[in-house]
Amino acid sequence: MNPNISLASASICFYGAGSMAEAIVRGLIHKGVAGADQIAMLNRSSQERLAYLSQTYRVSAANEEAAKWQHLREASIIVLAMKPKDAGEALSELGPMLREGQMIVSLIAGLSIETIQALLGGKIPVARTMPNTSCSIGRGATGISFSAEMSEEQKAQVLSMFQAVGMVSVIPEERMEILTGVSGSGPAYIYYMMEAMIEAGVEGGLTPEQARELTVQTVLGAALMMEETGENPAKLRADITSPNGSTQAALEVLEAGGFRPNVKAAVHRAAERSLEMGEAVRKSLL
Ligand SMILES: NC(=O)C1=CN([C@@H]2O[C@H](COP(=O)(O)OP(=O)(O)OC[C@H]3O[C@@H](n4cnc5c(N)ncnc54)[C@H](OP(=O)(O)O)[C@@H]3O)[C@@H](O)[C@H]2O)C=CC1
Ligand SMILES: O=C(O)[C@@H]1CCC=N1
Repeated sequence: MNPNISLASASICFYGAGSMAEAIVRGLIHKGVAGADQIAMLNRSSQERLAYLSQTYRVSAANEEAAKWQHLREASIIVLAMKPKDAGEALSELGPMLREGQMIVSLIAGLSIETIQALLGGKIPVARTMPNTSCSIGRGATGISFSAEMSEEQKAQVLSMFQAVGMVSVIPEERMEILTGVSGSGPAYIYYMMEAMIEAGVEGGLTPEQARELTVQTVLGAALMMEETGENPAKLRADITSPNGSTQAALEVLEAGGFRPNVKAAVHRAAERSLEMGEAVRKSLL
């Protein structure tokens, strides 16, 4: 299916207008997959934020009650883009307003399809997704699980939406937490490492601009090497590591500091935290 066709008739309402909603909207508009006239964005309180979004992307943006409910009722796709802690209240309010034919796309970390449907008060079609902020430049990585109620056309629309802003992996819902640890939170680990590389470069006498530019190109080049060669990262690492050379010396420092087990523990902890956040919302239902 041509992704550009299947979203043409959709109206998309982002319920929550923070950084992740903006990343997806920027990507959709930049790629021409959805027009600004198809998109509405809602938040809870920040008028300044809405003014910025409507000026920057020409989308409809609102938080007053009447406009908010009108956007939510008219949308064929409602994207849940608030923090997990705000989901309970927002979804309980939304449930009674839903009409036949609408679908829910959740970006919310940890919140299961079952909990979303329980909060909405019915077996509404739900796509649970976990994107990342690189969607804003069309280089996102998104995991998606569909509820049994989703029609083939609805699934195709959700796939179009996220394929427009990067790569997509459809996975069983029980893998969503570990995917969150790898690719949802993942960009933050890479940025953290880049911060450290830039700092070290500057400490060694590079200008901040030089350190930044060299670090960016190094990370970009390494990612593209993996993508384009299809090689195992261990092989690519070995190619750089001359016996008793500078890379070996550096890797020994990383190993002594527990780099690999620490990165693995970080991914697993993100997955565990995601489950905890979902559980906290589920418990609020009881
Ligand atoms: N940031 C990321 O990298 C990723 C985030 N996610 C998920 O995306 C979701 C949003 O995260 P993020 O964009 O970072 O969060 P932000 O804090 O940037 O944005 C949250 C938005 O939700 C709005 N909001 C909260 N409660 C309500 C409500 N009752 N009605 C309407 N709007 C409401 C806020 O409005 P106001 O500011 O006015 O209160 C704000 O616009 C989270 O659930 C997160 O788990 C998923 C993948 C990656
Ligand atoms: O930190 C969070 O909870 C969200 C989910 C993945 C990225 N950000």
